[in-house]
Amino acid sequence: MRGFVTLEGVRHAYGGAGTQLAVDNLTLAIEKGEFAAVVGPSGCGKSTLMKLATGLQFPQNGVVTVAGEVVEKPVKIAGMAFQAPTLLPWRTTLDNVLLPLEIVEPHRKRIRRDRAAYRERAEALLAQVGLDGAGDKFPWELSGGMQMRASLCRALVHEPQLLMLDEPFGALDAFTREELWCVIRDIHAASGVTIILVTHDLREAVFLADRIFVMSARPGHILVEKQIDFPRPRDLELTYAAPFQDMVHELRGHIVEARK
Ligand SMILES: Nc1ncnc2c1ncn2[C@@H]1O[C@H](COP(=O)(O)OP(=O)(O)OP(=O)(O)O)[C@@H](O)[C@H]1O
Repeated sequence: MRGFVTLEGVRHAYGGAGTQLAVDNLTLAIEKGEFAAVVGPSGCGKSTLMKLATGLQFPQNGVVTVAGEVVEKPVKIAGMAFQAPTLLPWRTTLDNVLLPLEIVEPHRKRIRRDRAAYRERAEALLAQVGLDGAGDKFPWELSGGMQMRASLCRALVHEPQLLMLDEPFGALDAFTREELWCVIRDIHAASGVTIILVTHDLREAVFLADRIFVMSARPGHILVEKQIDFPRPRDLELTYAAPFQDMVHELRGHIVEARK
């Protein structure tokens, strides 16, 4: 199977063989540079897909590959951001962004010597997401939206080839969420990073993704795959256009079916 991220015939149960399956016969392939979104009913295995693709869980059956290699340990070329920004309260925003570099090789070896260059990179990322000058602030001095921006910088600081976003904007108000859609859109356009986004928000999926995968109810597998051909760069105005709303409506229908 070809693709930058592939799952082929994947079966997984958290309790091991003989326990209830989380995903079964889960098969999909995501191309390099693609922006993929995964939607589906609650508990269908979306987060499990993310854990399998990043080597935080391993399948009982089937194969997962990233960048042509079978996933057998945590995937170093991936960055991740979740619904809770989970910034460390005793570190400044900048030091939170630098954290992965203190853990992930080859940066870990270099960070002491090259700290100034790494700081510069982190500051450039903060500026890119609209947080210039906020590096010295502590997380509790930032709004929820600002914390999520910082968490995105932390996911990107080691220049991952794959960015995994699991409900990253779920806890934010509608306006902040839409601002962050634009931040992610611009990061994707500028860096060409491959992105997999898990979301409950179908407008978010249609606005951001090149392709949307709809999962079945548990045990999850892919029911429908939709190519989203709205031209880029996409503007928020698009979300009010009839073809956009038709697509959201169609996806909603698939999820209603999947829940049955
Ligand atoms: N650590 C775990 N131990 C046991 N079961 C788990 C564990 N994590 C998830 N599950 C179960 O596996 C199934 C899939 O979970 P997963 O979190 O992947 O679903 P999801 O689609 O991301 O859910 P949601 O949309 O509610 O966030 C769920 O039914 C869940 O209860």
